[in-house]
Amino acid sequence: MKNFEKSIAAYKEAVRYMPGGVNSPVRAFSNVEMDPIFIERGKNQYLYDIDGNSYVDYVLSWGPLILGHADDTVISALKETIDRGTSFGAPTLVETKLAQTIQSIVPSMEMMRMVSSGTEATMSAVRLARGYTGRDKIVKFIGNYHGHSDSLIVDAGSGLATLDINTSPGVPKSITYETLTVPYNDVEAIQRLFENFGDEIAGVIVEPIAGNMGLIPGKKEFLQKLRELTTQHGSVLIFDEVMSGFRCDLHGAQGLYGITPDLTTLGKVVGGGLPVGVFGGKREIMKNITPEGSVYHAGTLSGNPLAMTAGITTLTQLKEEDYSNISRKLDYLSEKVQASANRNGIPFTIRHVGSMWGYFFTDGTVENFDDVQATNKDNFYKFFNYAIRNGLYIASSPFETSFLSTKHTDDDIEKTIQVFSDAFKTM
Ligand SMILES: Cc1ncc(COP(=O)(O)O)c(C=O)c1O
Ligand SMILES: NCC(=O)CCC(=O)O
Repeated sequence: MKNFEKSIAAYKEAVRYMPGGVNSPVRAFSNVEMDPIFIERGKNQYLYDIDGNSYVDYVLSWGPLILGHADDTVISALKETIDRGTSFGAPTLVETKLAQTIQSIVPSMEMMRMVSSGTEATMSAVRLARGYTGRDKIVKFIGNYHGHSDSLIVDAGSGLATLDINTSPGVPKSITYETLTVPYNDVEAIQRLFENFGDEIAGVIVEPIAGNMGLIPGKKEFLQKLRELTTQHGSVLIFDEVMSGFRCDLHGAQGLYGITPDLTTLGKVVGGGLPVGVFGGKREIMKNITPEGSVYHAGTLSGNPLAMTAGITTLTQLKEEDYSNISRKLDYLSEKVQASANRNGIPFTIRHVGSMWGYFFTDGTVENFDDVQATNKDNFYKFFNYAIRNGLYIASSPFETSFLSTKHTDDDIEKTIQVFSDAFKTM
């Protein structure tokens, strides 16, 4: 059993200075009845804490580190870049290079803007959809999470779902009034919404593969319906691929499903572990951004050279990657873990898309937020406690997704299957 003494002391100190001792609530291990673990370093698929414990990491900084921690190529590119300075607030060649690299992988992004987080990317995409259409209403889906901007923390997943809140004090009602929410994967509900409000809807934002209420892939007919309705009503379709981008497939969910949105938002993997978000899409829409157009967007550190370098180096390596290797490992993991749950009589469902994976303690179907709410969360938290004490660093909430990196080995997978099996026996 692991000793967490130094992390416990570090957390006592941290809570004096930061609310909950953290800089993002999902790190606080709410609900899992232990203090968060303080990290000392990471290398490839492994994480090392300040007490000297090591973990096979399936959080990977909540998604970005598809090449694992401190990938040698990314680190050496960063070292070379940092000697020339860290930020200029003026154009650099690396910004165009990252844009070209992204476009070669996600061709629907005819033009784009770099920002510093996924939140900024989705916030700016929503403003652009409103500015472009001259309409105010935005549609989002219950349990999807698009960062913490005012318009989008309505019926949201991730930390809000973990903490059991559906929006936040401080967001004016007049703003959330313009955000319409409907159940995910519900073709009839979205059809009805468009019948009632169609011509007032500026845009629809969706996680095409939802990863913030556990992992729930969008159904193809649902995403096709969104494409059809937005086209019909002159609304902007925004695929929020902050999580799914370069993860479910090199070309994101839009590549996987063959459905092209008007705008796409990216984050996480696109920054290779440094702070990057991107929004982009049709030239006709993007040219409305300042200074070409009048929809305002800016950022002191947008397009930061270190962040661009990490992104370019990561994406360039991913272009050479065979994603089926990742899928094969998760196919095997899923098959073995599911079989073990069945043998132990534990209601359980495990799934993955590309390098995103997740599980629910239920044997029912899980297609939307209500379905997740009906799963057995006590078992989830019991499993988490067992896993972390036995060397797996894994998403700490049923409203999150776990990830795999290109560095995880067959041995890591075998160890992980064993931890699941042993944990099931204790339940
Ligand atoms: C789909 C999605 N959109 C947006 C965000 C917000 O990104 P960030 O945390 O970088 O602001 C996240 C994750 O946090 C996300 O998963
Ligand atoms: N799935 C949710 C996130 O990735 C968010 C991470 C954070 O807010 O720290």
